[in-house]
Amino acid sequence: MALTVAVSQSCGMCFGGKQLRCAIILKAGRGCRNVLGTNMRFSNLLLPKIPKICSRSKHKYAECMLKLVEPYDESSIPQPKLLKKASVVMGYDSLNDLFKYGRADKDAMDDFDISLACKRFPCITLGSSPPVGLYDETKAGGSEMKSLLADQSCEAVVSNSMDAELRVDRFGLSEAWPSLYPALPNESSTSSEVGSLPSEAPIEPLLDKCISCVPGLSKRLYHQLENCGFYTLRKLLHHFPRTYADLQNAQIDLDDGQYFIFIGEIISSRGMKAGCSFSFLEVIVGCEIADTETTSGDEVVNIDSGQKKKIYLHLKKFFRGTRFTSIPFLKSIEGKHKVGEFVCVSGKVRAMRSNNHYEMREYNIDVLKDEDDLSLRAKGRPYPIYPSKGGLNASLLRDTIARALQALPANFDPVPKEITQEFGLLCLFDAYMGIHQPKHIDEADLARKRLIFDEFFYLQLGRLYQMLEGLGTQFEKEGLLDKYRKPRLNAAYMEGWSSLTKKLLRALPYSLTSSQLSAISEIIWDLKQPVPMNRLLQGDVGCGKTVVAFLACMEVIGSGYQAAFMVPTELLATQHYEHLLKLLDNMEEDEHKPKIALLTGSTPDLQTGDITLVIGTHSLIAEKVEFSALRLAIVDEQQRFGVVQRGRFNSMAMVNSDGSPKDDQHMAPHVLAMSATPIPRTLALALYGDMSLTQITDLPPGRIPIKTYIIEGNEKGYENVYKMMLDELQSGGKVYLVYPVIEQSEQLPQLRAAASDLETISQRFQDYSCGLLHGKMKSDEKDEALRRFRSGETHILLSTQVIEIGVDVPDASMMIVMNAERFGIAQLHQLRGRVGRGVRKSQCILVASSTSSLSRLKVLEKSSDGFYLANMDLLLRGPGDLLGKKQSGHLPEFPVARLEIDGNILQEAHMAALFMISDKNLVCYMQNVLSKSHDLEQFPALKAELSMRQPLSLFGD
Ligand SMILES: Nc1ncnc2c1ncn2[C@@H]1O[C@H](COP(=O)(O)OP(=O)(O)OP(=O)(O)O)[C@@H](O)[C@H]1O
Repeated sequence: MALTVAVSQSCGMCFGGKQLRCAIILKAGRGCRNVLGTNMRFSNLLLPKIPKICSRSKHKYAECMLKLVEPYDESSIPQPKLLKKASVVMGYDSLNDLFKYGRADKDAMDDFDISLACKRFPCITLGSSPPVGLYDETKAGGSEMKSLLADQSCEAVVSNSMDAELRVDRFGLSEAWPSLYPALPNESSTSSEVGSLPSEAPIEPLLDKCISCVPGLSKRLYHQLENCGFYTLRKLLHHFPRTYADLQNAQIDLDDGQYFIFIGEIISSRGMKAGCSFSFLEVIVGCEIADTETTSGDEVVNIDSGQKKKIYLHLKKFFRGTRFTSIPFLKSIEGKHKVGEFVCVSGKVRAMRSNNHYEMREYNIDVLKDEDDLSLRAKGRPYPIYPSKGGLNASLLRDTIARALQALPANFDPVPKEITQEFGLLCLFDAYMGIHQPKHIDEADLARKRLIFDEFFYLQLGRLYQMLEGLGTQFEKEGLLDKYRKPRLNAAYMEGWSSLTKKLLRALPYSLTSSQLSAISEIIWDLKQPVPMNRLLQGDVGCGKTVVAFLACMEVIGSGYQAAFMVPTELLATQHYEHLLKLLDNMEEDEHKPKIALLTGSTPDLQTGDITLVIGTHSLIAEKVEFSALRLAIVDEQQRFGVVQRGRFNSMAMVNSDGSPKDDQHMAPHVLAMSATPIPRTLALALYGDMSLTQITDLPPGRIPIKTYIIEGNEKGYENVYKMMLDELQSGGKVYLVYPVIEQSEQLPQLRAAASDLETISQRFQDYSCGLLHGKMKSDEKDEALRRFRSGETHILLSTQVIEIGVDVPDASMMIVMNAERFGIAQLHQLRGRVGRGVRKSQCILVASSTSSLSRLKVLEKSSDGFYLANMDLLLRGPGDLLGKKQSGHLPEFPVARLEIDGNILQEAHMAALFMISDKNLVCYMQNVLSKSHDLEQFPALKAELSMRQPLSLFGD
């Protein structure tokens, strides 16, 4: 919203200006005489006058203000609200600032320094454009103040200005991301009549208009709303009903405090003064309802045939403030309701003292026009119940929102019609009407769907947009969009693979499963594109993602580039390193084998290009690590790294160490993120909407399902567990014992601890050797512990959850998790995935400390499908919780949507977002319009809406 700051170029003092000046001088003088004497009444009286005066006259408001404070020293400047506001309008932080710098500024410049205002309001641009006028001189009459200033108060000007400042570039993104940010509207686009909106959606997001455009808003209410954070139409319209009262048709008993709906006739309407600053409106509506006293309780009451009785509803609205007690005001409010009109009234009833009289203070009243209307309305219309906010009660909010709805033009919708039609969505106007004033509960439901769609749609669109913005050239952008245009590749396509990739494939001791094969095909196809890949490889525990990633590395190495493999723990880095070394050993021909390195304490020299693959932890993205030709970065366990860390790879290799850009050969590396946690697709989309998704959906053949037992950890339970453990060891198996903590603590004595249990377990299983593995051990100790377990030197490994991710000991066949209730479902599934990775039949025993926690764990007994379990976890715990505290920071907040249940809408929104940026054959129209327009130029309203909605969540952390 462009702000038009009040700086007129002419300096005529007219009646209004003089009046104002005198008043301020008087006020300021008083302030000098009596520092404490801030005459609020006077100030309050004066405050609203300013804009009116300003609108009538063309005086140099700002300059005058400066002159006014000149006679006072800094210490003696009175601080009434008015002067403070005035100084803010002038671009100073406070009155003291105005006083201090204002004079200096004035000395330097003859006129009021508009640049100060510009500093304050960055949306004002100076240059060759004509000076920005606070008063719109182009308007009819030439003296009417433009847009916001025409609002009722000076405070509105200030708050709007601040608001505009905040909104225009809240996040300083317009520079970083110019094409997403629409050019600021020019003066003509901002002018709108107060209290009404243009019928066509302007470029400026309509929803971000100041609430001053809501018709009939009193000044007091305006301030109240602002204080509660309702600065814009959007804020107001997005204050959604908490629920809808199931409006019972009032043909039954009227119980106090219940919500009812009635049809009746207005009998009287009176505005009454009840004190010097207190008045109220009372509308009495007479209705006929079934007389339950004359009908038996079990009978279905039919009002048309049965006994009726007349009841009287007293609808009351209260007004506080002297101006609400004036006769004209009272006449005007009572005139709004005409005696004899048929109305539909809904709201909460309370019995009054006299029989058959009920009071309603929270109500909706609609005039019924004809018979049809009458019968329609009588059918239980849902009654929205709003949450109150910051002292504003629900009925006041309902009322204000209803008025805000009037300010919306009926054709208003930034999302193109083709999209809404394609996905069967209401238009935005109908959605707001439907959510706030549904005629039927289905309408509210449809409205909810549309609003959820928008939440997801803008998120997805923003993320895709960000991805496009990250690409430098048009060529790269086209390349990326091409990916969406081209049909999926045939999984069997292999001719194009490098010979190194094929050699590793042959060296594998097994053949790839079909989904591993299609995953690697998809990835390799991406790797050959001139655009950096940004792909998420997702698959259940042990499905064989690592080998897919190794093959992808071979592909870039085979083409003469380097690859980096980033994993969350050193333990895993070592494991991958050793695993790959072994596979390379198996590879035919010795020459041209890639040289791989493990990035531990010391950094290997990657500049020479000698080392072609480096495996390490997040130290890989440390500043000092320099690659000569990094082409692919694998980020294993994507969730463990933040978006920023992943993004580090995106920005790598674009520039040399001296900051100069590298040549075209050195585009940003492809990024392949892997997630072993089978995040439900919904979550994956919400989190990684900017990434292409590849899923491995099958497990390597020959895997025997892991048998899971849930056992209560009492004495008998443990005896059983130890017995099962002994059986397993005797039959040649290896056992993981997983503990929630390393050492026993006094605070949580009920928790079994790995280190503390080592002795007990060693005692109990004397014929078998035990090992210990936990996060506090040194790196080489951890590697050694795991090596001994893998080689079979130890049979029992007591460990904490360090083994949760990626640890691969194929012949480990039993896992026992102590205090299993301390772990989440998804986490337990991950842990369980450490067994059953080979051909041996495996078991997992979850020992729960209490009976109450048994039922939650039962779900693991029933299913071993990671995606199902992740969905269950999502439902049980909610998305933020599922991802852990740190990760949930990446999750955007959705006011209406619930990721757990609205996944299908998210998928649609994702599709729709793709349509918007790349031409899809689904919608011909889109093909024509959008193929050339992935910067959404054709959709200014959509683009503007996107810029207002999404900046924060786009950047994840
Ligand atoms: N196609 C296959 N056939 C048989 N075994 C396979 C196949 N692919 C992978 N494996 C083996 O399955 C085990 C698990 O594979 P890998 O470690 O790659 O899985 P992952 O998906 O990365 O597991 P995690 O999610 O636990 O990190 C490994 O021992 C690997 O050698």
